[in-house]
This record gives sequence, C-alpha cells and structure tokens, in this order.
Amino acid sequence: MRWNHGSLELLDQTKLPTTIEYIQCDNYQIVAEAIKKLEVRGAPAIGAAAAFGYVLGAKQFQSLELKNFISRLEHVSEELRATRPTAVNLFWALDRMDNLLRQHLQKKSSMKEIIFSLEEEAIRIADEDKKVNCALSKYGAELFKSPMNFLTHCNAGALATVDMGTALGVIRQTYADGHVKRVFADETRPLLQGARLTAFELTQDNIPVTLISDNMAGWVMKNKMVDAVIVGADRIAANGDVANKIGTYSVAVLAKEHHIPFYVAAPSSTFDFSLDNGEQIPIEERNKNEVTHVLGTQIAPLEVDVFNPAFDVTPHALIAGIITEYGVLKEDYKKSIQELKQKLEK
Ligand SMILES: CSC[C@@H](O)[C@@H](O)C(=O)COP(=O)(O)O
Repeated sequence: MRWNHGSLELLDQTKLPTTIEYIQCDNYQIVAEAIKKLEVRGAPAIGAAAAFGYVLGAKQFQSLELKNFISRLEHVSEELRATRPTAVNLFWALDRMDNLLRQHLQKKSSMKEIIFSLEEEAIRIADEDKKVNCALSKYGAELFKSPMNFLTHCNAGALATVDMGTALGVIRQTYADGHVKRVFADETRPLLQGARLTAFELTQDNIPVTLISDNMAGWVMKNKMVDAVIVGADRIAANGDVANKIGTYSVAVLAKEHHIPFYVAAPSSTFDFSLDNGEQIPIEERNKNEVTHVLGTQIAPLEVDVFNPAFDVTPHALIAGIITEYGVLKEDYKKSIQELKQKLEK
C-alpha cells in the first residue's frame, strides 16, 4: 500500500495474480469497502489500511465545527471497525488513532494539529509494521540453520502486511541465509490466497515453491517432504491459541501427527491480551457464494446449505513457537505472553 499525499493506493488482491490493478482511496468509505471485499487483506495490512482510512475520514470532515467533526470521526472509526471481526490488528490500529484523537481533545489542539498528527500516526503504524516484520523474520530464520522444506497456509506475505510479511518474511530471510530448499503452498480454499497470492509472491522472488491443494498437505508430510510449517495469525489469545485462515488447524493437527514443528509468525499487534483463550476469538463467517463458486464459476447447487467460517483456532499445544519481533515465544505461553505484555507496557 502507498500513501500519496492524502490518498491511499491499494493493490487489488482479489484480481491477483492475473491482473495488477490499483485502487485509489480518496475517502474512508472506499477503504472500508476494500477491507470488506478483501481487496486489501491480511491482519497487519488491514490495520494499516484502516489507520489511513481514519485519516481520510478526518480530512473529509475537517470543514465541520469541532463538535460535529468529532462525532463524524467516531462514526468513521465504528464503520472501519465493523468491516471484519477476527484480525485484532484492525482494532489495535484504530485504538491507536482513537487514543491520539482523545489526547488532542484534552490538549485542546486545533483541527489542523489534530489532522496532521493523525496522519503522522498512520504513517508510523505502516512504517513500524515494516520494521517489525524484518525483526521477527530475523528471529524466525535463526530457528532454521540447515536447508529445509517448508509448508505454509494462506498468505502471510508482503501482500498481507505493509512489507516483507510475517510467515513469508521468515521464509524470505531463511532463503537469504541459504536454508530454504522448497516451500509448499496450500492453495487455501475457499478464496485461494495460497494459490493466488503466496505462489505469486514466492515465484516473483524466485523462491522455489510448489503449489498443492489443501487436501494434499497430509500426504506431502507423510512422504517426508516437509520439515517445518510456518503460518501467520489474525489473533492470538493470552494462552497462545491462534486464530488464522480456515484450514490452519487441520495443518497443525497433521504436523503433530507427523512430528513436524508448527510455527506461527506474528507481530505483537496480533496479540489480544484481553482474551484468556482461543474460544473467545470472534470468527468471521462469510458469504456462501465463496464456497459454492470458485473465481465466479458455480461448482455446487445454489440451494445447498453452506458453512463458511473464514478462520479457525489452533490450540497452543500444537504450536512449537510463536515468532514475534521480540523473539520466539514458547510454552509456557501464558507466561511468555504475559511477559510480552509487560514489555509492551513499559
Ligand atoms: C500476515 S497475515 C496473517 C493472517 O492475516 C493470514 O494468514 C490470514 O489468515 C488472512 O486472512 P484473509 O481472510 O485473507 O484476510
């Protein structure tokens, strides 16, 4: 994503890999729609996009009286929050924007100062994401000191973040260190983020990648073709349970059965310290069309009943480590996540 003097440019991820098309967001409504439609997707990316959406909203209403400006901006924040429920980075970024606004109101800052400062904060959120991903990628790469075959699910790459990626960031760094033999990318039904986006990113970077359909993961593991699994996350509870793209849980169970370490890579902004465990994570359910159709082509009777959860929760007991910008967290997750929280509060 690119912020160009008051306009947010998003690469339309629904069109990849066949078409490279950018969406110009000149108002917050376009950003909200882009998040809902998954034109921008991936937990850190939607957090940063929402922060820029907030700035666009502030600019749209700057001609109003301060009281009306504030109430419109509260509405902007609510609308952006209502776009997707699971990735906590969205709420984390909007909390930062709301808190900053509150501080300015206490200080009785001028409208100009408020808008300038909100824009700075959104830029900071985006810049921090790049740095954080580089840091966690380095920690992750230290885990893999000999040439490895990886498997990943969904897309936790540069497209899902501001840059570099989380799970793919670790893979990129490990590849740069000479320790990636091959990456197996699950296609990731229903919306094919693995086939369309992960396969795209890795081929662009010349990292050896083999695309498999989701139901092949077990067989690939059984045939000793995978040494480690690494995925991203949308929300991590205080006990280390991880919500990520639907299908992640199945991959984690398969990895356990085949004695393959299963890692999660995520920035600290993906932790929800307020939730004791993964059962409390809200799981988005999406339109049935996503399952009855593939890329617009109908593959099932339209009247069939469909269940379409966009995410699942992997219990912490299946996770070998959670790679963050502060290092790799391991069991006891409750303790290591509590320590992370304290570090962030300092
Ligand atoms: C670094 S992105 C991590 C997660 O957000 C990613 O794995 C994922 O599940 C994205 O889901 P999506 O529905 O495509 O937004």
